[in-house]
Amino acid sequence: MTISDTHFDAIIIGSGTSAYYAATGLLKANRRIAIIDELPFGGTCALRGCQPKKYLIANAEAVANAQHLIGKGIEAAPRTDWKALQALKNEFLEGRSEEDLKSWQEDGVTTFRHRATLTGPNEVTLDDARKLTANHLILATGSSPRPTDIPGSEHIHISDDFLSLAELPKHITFIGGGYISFEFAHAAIRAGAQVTLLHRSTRPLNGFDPDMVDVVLAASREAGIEILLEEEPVSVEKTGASYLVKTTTAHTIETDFIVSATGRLPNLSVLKGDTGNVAHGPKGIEVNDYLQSTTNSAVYAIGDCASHGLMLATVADDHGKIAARNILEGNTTPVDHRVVPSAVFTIPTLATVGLTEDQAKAQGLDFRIKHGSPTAWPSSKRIGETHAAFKVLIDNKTDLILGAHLVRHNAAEVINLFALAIAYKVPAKDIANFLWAYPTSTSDIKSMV
Ligand SMILES: Cc1cc2nc3c(=O)[nH]c(=O)nc-3n(C[C@H](O)[C@H](O)[C@H](O)COP(=O)(O)OP(=O)(O)OC[C@H]3O[C@@H](n4cnc5c(N)ncnc54)[C@H](O)[C@@H]3O)c2cc1C
Ligand SMILES: NC(=O)c1ccc[n+]([C@@H]2O[C@H](COP(=O)([O-])OP(=O)(O)OC[C@H]3O[C@@H](n4cnc5c(N)ncnc54)[C@H](O)[C@@H]3O)[C@@H](O)[C@H]2O)c1
Repeated sequence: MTISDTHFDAIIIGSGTSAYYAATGLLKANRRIAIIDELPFGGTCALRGCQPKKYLIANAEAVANAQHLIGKGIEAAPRTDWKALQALKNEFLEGRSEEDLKSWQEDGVTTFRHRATLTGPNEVTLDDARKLTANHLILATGSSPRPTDIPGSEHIHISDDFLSLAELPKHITFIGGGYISFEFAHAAIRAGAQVTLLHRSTRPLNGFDPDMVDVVLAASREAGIEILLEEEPVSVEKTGASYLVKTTTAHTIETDFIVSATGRLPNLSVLKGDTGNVAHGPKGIEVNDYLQSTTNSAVYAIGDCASHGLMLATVADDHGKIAARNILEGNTTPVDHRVVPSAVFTIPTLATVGLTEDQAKAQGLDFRIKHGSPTAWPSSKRIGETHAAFKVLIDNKTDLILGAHLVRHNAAEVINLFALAIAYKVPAKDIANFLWAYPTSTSDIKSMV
């Protein structure tokens, strides 16, 4: 290798969704870049997160939609063929990473399939000892599941393992009451497994509106998911082909597969040895509002590994775009994540954007709440939806939407309209008077404001 082979305008470590947007921005400005990943190219969202998960959720929704109409025009619900479902999902994944890699290479990116470590302010060392340098280093190293440290934790799996299960276990236990446990629990129960979910406090799905969470809990329990609150596992023991999970209240759960989803921690293996002068803490790489390291101006950190924003694919994408722009233009664009819609793909879906009721109260805002259950609306009745709710916060002075919280079919789609209304300041009266195509889930929002 010559010096010109080992020096770049920018090196991106990680090839996930944040890296994709950063690289795309830099390539448009003809920058010479390298992307390094120790795993197959593509990252979590495409290969081990959002996309493969949605295959399982789509199947669960098809089954649940039919189940909800049994006796109301449907005679028998379909059953999941887990193997065929996995085959469909794997068909999507097959060759995806190789295609990504090829496409980067065709765009002139130099790619390395290696673990990288920062060994100087502008220097990266690969695990085969090659050294690379760049004017800018973009750390896009994502996150990893929080490890479980209890006796028998070697029997506990992570989300990747659930997504690639060749056979569906008879009974599955999920540890943690967040996004992953709830989504997977809904997918598993509809596919025919028995499911227990353990959550350590009284209220799971932290950060979501408590009234909406109550509806999700009722719907989850009605679907057959056993939800144990104020329960944590203290040990796991193998017994024949199954496992015994003992909990804090001396409960014993006999189960066939255990998944821990107790949050994800920033993946900081790239900073091993701490020789790159990059400050970091438990929330990730410390960055300013421009996503630049607070201690090394050559370094930007984006996506799940940065201590700025939620661990969501959309946030990671935006980080990638912003970092590229700030590298090209010199810190012109701060992160602005006041409006980030998000959804938990349970059945029904839980979705949220903007302020919660508690946050609006804490800010002393003068607002009204439109709150209700749409289960008697035709749009719910015709699909047999018995668990649904909405809560919309509207500023009394400006008539603008402050926050919207939904549990309903299509809530993940509808929340995006509320997000657009918040971001572009569309008053509630304009939403109510708009000619939404009818009858649709979105035309229902007239009745929610
Ligand atoms: C099961 C699951 C479901 C999800 N569903 C959703 C969803 O529906 N919607 C949503 O918005 N978000 C979802 N998320 C979150 C979303 O996937 C992440 O926020 C997003 O993928 C983060 O992207 P990233 O670019 O920061 O990191 P990643 O995509 O994780 O990429 C990081 C890459 O860096 C590489 N790397 C790390 N360290 C090194 C090193 N030292 N050397 C070389 N390479 C290294 C890794 O191998 C990895 O490929 C989900 C996550 C999970 C786990
Ligand atoms: N639909 C989506 O957008 C989506 C889907 C899946 C994952 N994600 C992203 O991935 C992240 C990780 O998902 P997750 O479900 O693992 O995390 P989470 O943060 O959503 O939930 C973690 C849960 O584990 C509990 N917990 C934390 N530490 C614990 C401990 N030591 N013992 C027992 N319980 C503990 C928490 O109280 C919480 O209920 C999410 O925060 C989210 O950012 C997003």
